[in-house]
Formats: sequence, structure tokens, C-alpha cells
Amino acid sequence: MRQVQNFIDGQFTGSASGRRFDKISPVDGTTIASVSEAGAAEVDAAVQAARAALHGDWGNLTTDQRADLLHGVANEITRRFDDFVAAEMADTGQPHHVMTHAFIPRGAANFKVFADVVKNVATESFVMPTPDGAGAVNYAIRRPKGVVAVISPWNAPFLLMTWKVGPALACGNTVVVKPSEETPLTTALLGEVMNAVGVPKGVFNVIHGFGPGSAGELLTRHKGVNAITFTGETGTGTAIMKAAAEGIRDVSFELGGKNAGIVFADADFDKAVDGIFRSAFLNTGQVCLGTERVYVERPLFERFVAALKARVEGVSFGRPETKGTDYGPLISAEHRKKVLSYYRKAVEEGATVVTGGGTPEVAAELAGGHWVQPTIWTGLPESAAVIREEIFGPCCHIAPFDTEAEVVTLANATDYGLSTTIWTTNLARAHRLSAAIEVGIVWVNSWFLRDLRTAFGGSKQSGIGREGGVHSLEFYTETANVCIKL
Ligand SMILES: NC(=O)c1ccc[n+]([C@@H]2O[C@H](COP(=O)([O-])OP(=O)(O)OC[C@H]3O[C@@H](n4cnc5c(N)ncnc54)[C@H](O)[C@@H]3O)[C@@H](O)[C@H]2O)c1
Ligand SMILES: O=C/C=C/C=C(\O)C(=O)O
Repeated sequence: MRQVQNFIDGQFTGSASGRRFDKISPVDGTTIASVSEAGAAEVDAAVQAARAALHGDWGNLTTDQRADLLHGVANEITRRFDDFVAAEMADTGQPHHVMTHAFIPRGAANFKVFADVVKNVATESFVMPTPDGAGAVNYAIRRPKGVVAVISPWNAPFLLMTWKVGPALACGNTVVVKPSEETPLTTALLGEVMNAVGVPKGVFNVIHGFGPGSAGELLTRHKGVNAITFTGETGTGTAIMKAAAEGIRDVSFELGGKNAGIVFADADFDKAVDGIFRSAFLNTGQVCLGTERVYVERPLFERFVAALKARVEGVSFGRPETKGTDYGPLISAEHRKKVLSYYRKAVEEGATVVTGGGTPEVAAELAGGHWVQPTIWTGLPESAAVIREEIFGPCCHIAPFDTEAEVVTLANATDYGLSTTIWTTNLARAHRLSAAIEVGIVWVNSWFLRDLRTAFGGSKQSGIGREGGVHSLEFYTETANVCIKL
């Protein structure tokens, strides 16, 4: 049985309490690892180690030396690519191609891009006149914020954790990471990489456990934490923001979504079907940027529903490492129960179930896994629960629309504001809609294309702040202005 330990001050360690929890395979329900649950002693040791590193070897490095180390981390991740793929497949049950083409390559990229941003982005300066005519010069300096708590979710664990750790370390901070209890493996593996590359001890720390009353809450309430970056459910964000208020700690939140996919009759039909299929069903629908509300211009509606149904019914379930598997399980029995409750609710509210709606036939050896059918609904009113609430599963509702104004109103009728995907060959219309839909991220004739230099984050209940490129510097550093009289 794989033993997963906390990683504190460069050492893998258990916990004073000896408490451990099981990591269950989403694929077949077997126990695949035993994980140490960090308590108050371990959380405090991790924060103290991070603090010491700030004032030790790490804090004494130049920006270029730090950037070189982070490029070394990226290179070591690449060298151990297969280890990270295997660990993340074990953690999530998601197919091999999802790991190799989408999620794991971003681990190295998230370190590389910010190592380069901190070296190449200028800080501002202004020369001002003064009454004596000699003038004064102002220039900005950036300092690390200090010890940053990183709390990450289970749906793309390595991508999402390194999306925060990369810029935090590039800016000179140190981190204490609390990965999701559902997916501890790749974050633990990154500790091995940090040691192998020679990142000073205490810079990168990992504590495992749960949220309320466990490592997550202990970390966010720890007075030695200077800032908190969190990705997860909106409700959890509320709890963490309350904890951050004690001691006035800055937060960066990437939260839930209920994203609209909009398909106009003039869209490239095959690309739109493929794009909506990916955005609704990739990672078994467990993608915050994914589409759960699809709106199709009426002349195309019937044809589009039939085409998406055919795509969905062609997926193959199976073990992630099995060649040809293109569809995995949900992360946990609890999440499966939640998604199936929405499947029932949709029928109670009068949905037409175009396909799916239940549990698929899988091989007997997989029967203990957290499998659900990919599902498409039509015929519901916009007030229906599956159209209002984030399900975070492989399902979407498709509704027809007639005018641009109508579909903008439909898309914006949500408390969330994360992302949208628009399919049309009329680019004037694409620009108009991109400005009108109240989200942080708009994709036109594409989905999940990511330039890591761009602003990334959600509006309304989907988040606070933007990360990406220079936007990450705004959160992971404190900017000071120096004014010198000439
Ligand atoms: N906006 C984005 O970029 C983005 C990306 C991925 C996932 N998400 C969202 O994340 C959710 C799915 O992930 P999840 O189920 O892991 O989210 P979650 O909120 O249940 O948990 C996320 C992390 O927070 C920890 N946590 C929970 N309660 C806590 C507390 N009170 N104090 C401190 N830590 C606490 C958990 O242990 C976990 O590590 C979905 O809502 C999805 O939309 C958003
Ligand atoms: O499930 C949500 C995926 C979020 C993706 C990112 O945060 C990213 O691409 O940086």
C-alpha cells in the first residue's frame, strides 16, 4: 500500500497524531494509498519552515537565480513526466490522453512561464517636477508577500496546484500547499522534484488533510500565513474568506461556474459539435470552465442535439491506462451521489433525457468505480435546478434561441461569471457577444485554449482577482513606490 506523507522543511513526515486516511480509486473503488493527515503541529511546522526559508537561502537568491531553479523544476517534471501521468491517473481515474495532452504538460509550463515573467516584466517609474525645479524620480519595487497558503481542488490537481505554486515561488514567496484529500499523489511527488533540483528546504511544503476542522482550515487560520490562493467551490471560498479576514490576509479565488456554450446557425457545425462535446464532457465534466448550459440557434437545434447525442454515445469507459479509453469515472462516491441526484431532479422537473441519465454498463472489475453516464437534456425551463446550479459532472442541457439579445440574457442569467464558449463565423458578432457576456474568460470557436500570460479568473460568484502573466505579480508581490528627490 502506497504511503503518502506530508512534506515539511524538505522532509517527508507523518503526523504527531498518527491519523491517516485512505485514498480510494475512482476507477474500481479499491484503496490505493494511505495518506497522513496533518494536524495543528504539522501545519505550524510547515508555516514556520516556510517563514525560515524566506529569511534564509531562498530569500537571499536573486530573481535570476530563483528563475533558474524554477526552470530546473520544470525540467525535472518533464524528465519524470510518466511518473506524474501515472500518479494523476491513479488519483483521478481520468484517461491517459487527458493527462498527456491537457493536464500534466501544464505542470512544467506553470513554472517556466512565471520564471520568465518575473525576469522580463518591467516595474513602473515616473519623473515628476518639483517647485525647486530639480524634480524627483519615482520607481516601483516588488517584494514577495511572504508565506502563501495554496489550497487546491481535485479535478485537475497537478495543473491547478502548480498554476499557483509557480508564480508564488517565482515572486520569491514560500508556500504551504494543502491539496484536495481526494488527490494527494502528484503534489506529494512534487516534493521529490523540489529536493532533486535543490530548491532550499522550507520553500515548498505539503500538508494533507481535509477542509473544515482539518489541515485546510488550520492553514487558512494560521497567523503566519500572509496570503491565501484558493481554487474550489464558491461555498468553500466564503468559508476561507472569513478565515482570511482574521489578520487581514489577501485572497485570490478561482471558484465555481455554470458556463454557457452558444452555437449560432452560421457556426462551423463539426467544430461546434466537437467543441461543445469537449467542453461538456472532458474529464467527465469535472472542469470549472466546462459547459453545462448549451444554447443553439433554432434552425440548427434539432441537428445539433442529434449530433452531440451521437458523439456522447460513442465514448468508451475503462481503466485510464487502457488504450482506447476516452471516458473516466467521477472522483468519488460522494460526488457521484451528487451528480446522480441532479440526474433524478432533471427528470422530476420534466426534462427530455436525450441520452444517459444513469449508470453505465462497465466491466465487473470496475463495478466499484464512481461511474455515471454522460447525459444530455432538453425541454427544461431556465428555472430548473440543473440549469441554475453547478453540477460539475458529464451533463448539459441544450435549449434553442432566436436572437442575439435573447441568448446574451440567457447566458448572463446566473450568479456565476467564469467562462463562455461562442461558436459563430460572424466575428463582428463574436466581438459584440464577448463584450456583453459577464464572464472572466471568453473562447470564440475554441475552448480551453490557454495563453498563460493572459488574465485568468472569474467574475461575480466565480472568483476574486485574476492570475496569469503580470496579473499574478499583482497578487504574489507587494508593490512599493520609492520617490527620490533629485
Ligand atoms: N475557477 C476555477 O479556475 C476552478 C478550477 C477548478 C475547480 N474549480 C471549482 O472547484 C470545485 C471542485 O473542487 P473541490 O470539490 O475540490 O472544491 P472544494 O471547495 O470542495 O475543495 C477545494 C479544496 O479546499 C479544501 N477545503 C474545503 N473546505 C475548506 C475550508 N473550510 N478551509 C480550508 N480549505 C478547505 C479542500 O480540502 C480542497 O483541498 C468546483 O466548484 C469547481 O468549479 C474552480
Ligand atoms: O477546472 C478548471 C480548470 C481551470 C484551469 C486553469 O486554472 C488554467 O488553465 O490555468
